[in-house]
Amino acid sequence: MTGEHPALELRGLAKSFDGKVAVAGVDLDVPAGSFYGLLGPNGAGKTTTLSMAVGLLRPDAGGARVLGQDVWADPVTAKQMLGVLPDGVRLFDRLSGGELLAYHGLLRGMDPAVVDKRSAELLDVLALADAGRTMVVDYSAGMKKKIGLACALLHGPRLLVLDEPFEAVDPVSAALIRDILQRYVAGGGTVIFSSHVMEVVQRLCSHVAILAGGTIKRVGTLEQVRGDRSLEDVFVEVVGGRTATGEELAWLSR
Ligand SMILES: Nc1ncnc2c1ncn2[C@@H]1O[C@H](COP(=O)(O)OP(=O)(O)OP(=O)(O)O)[C@@H](O)[C@H]1O
Repeated sequence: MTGEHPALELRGLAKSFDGKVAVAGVDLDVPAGSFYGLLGPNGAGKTTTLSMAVGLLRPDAGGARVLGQDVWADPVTAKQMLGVLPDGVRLFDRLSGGELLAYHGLLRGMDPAVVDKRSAELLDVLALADAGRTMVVDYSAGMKKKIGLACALLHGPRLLVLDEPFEAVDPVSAALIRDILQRYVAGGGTVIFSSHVMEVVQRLCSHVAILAGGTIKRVGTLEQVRGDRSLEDVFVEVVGGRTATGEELAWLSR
């Protein structure tokens, strides 16, 4: 049914807040089996785009399909195939990690025995088992990312959409998350994630899109986008930016 479709198709997605354009018509095809990096400076529209892509934020115009299923017309079917790590990881945080996973699994109608087994495995692999009865509200920022990722993985989705999964995560946990995601893609899954970390995107991704000012500026395979340069050089060229002249903040020098 879904074999011939991209894992994620965005068409003409647009959103303004109080008359200010955040996303100005984004078209993007994320091929099934790809590891897709979404880059962009602060305020580029990455979170807004990903939120619209997964049905968390209603677009002003345009639409999104997950493996051919319309996210807004048929949200139940689309969301069954989708695992999401939202921005800021808004979680029901007065629960322990295990309780939060159980809650997510039961909301998705999963068999409680399967939820228990997978939860224990995820908590163990993500080094959260030691947190025991600690409530998620008392987790560190990195632990919250990891429990958010566990919630996204629990039902075995076909597509993972992750907003800055490596933000606030220590190097050991980052390596762990990289391994998990690489195994997930090798096993036939698709990942799209936003990031500011060029090195991670360059190391992991088969495809890259650079978003700035609410529009896609560069898109393609990693090789197509970077050519014979580093991704960082391409990013800085595309996004532009202010170069320090040395005159400013003179009052900081002693
Ligand atoms: N709920 C909101 N209300 C008003 N403005 C918003 C809202 N959400 C986003 N914006 C604005 O939309 C623009 C895009 O924001 P968005 O969070 O999508 O960018 P981003 O690329 O994810 O940035 P960052 O890398 O800093 O997380 C920004 O100008 C932001 O101020």
